[in-house]
Amino acid sequence: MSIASTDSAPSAEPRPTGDAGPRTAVVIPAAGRGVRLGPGAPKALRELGGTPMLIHAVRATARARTVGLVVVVAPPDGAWGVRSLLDAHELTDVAVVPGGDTRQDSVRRGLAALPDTVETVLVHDAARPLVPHETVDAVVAAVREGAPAVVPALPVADTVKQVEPRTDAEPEPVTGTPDRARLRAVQTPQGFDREVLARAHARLAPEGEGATDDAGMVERLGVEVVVVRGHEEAFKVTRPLDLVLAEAVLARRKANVEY
Ligand SMILES: Nc1ccn([C@@H]2O[C@H](COP(=O)(O)OP(=O)(O)OP(=O)(O)O)[C@@H](O)[C@H]2O)c(=O)n1
Ligand SMILES: C[C@](O)(CO)[C@H](O)COP(=O)(O)O
Repeated sequence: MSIASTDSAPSAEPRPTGDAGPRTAVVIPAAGRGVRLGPGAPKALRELGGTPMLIHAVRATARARTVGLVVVVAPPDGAWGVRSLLDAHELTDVAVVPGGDTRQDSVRRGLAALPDTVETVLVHDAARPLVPHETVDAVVAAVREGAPAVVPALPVADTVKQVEPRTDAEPEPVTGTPDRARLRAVQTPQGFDREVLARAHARLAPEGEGATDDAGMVERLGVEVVVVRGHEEAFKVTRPLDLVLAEAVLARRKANVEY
């Protein structure tokens, strides 16, 4: 795959593609509006350090030595624009398909576009533009070692309360305090044996509505999901403050500043 430029050093090993076709593919759902980020272009096209978030996300995953194919799921009415954007950033090998109304629908459309050679599928949010390639490779390695479904995640820093949700401004009654030591905040890329993920999306198309991640759909099949350590820089840009943090992380990377 062609990668125009990098924010960190690419892995040294050669990319494992050949005449047989790619074994590992990344589906990047990028069709969301980004309502929580506020008015503006679709979130994946908003800029970070002068470059659209989607381009960061594609480069971050394509840079991982294990990845042979990237498929971007574009806003339904914006596939041509995304194609042009990728070409302009010399990412001509990246495939583009139009997305759907929900994240789940968008991922399903990306899966349908994969060639038969693909055995391992990663699903990575365009909204997590700064994931380090080491995290991507760690997820792929865990799948190739035999785990059917792998999620990167971090321990939860805050104490979490379960509540009786209220839609008005009234205080919400607390119904419990889960043991924090058993909680993990889940990130992407999530990695899967292709057959398992395809089965989850095929079987759970109607009743899977409401699933906020792909691993959650696989759990509903009764298939085991395991967690590997995620990375602080793989956070999701969801609200305006996340964009401020992402700009700061990018600036530190460019200046080679450690935390
Ligand atoms: N119909 C949708 C909805 C979401 N996504 C993608 O799923 C990822 C995670 O979603 P999120 O960050 O919640 O994005 P949005 O749905 O855009 O955010 P919001 O809920 O604030 O509108 C994003 O890369 C987003 O583009 C998608 O491909 N198709
Ligand atoms: C897939 C995900 O990024 C894992 O944390 C998350 O569940 C997406 O949820 P959101 O509702 O789109 O924020």
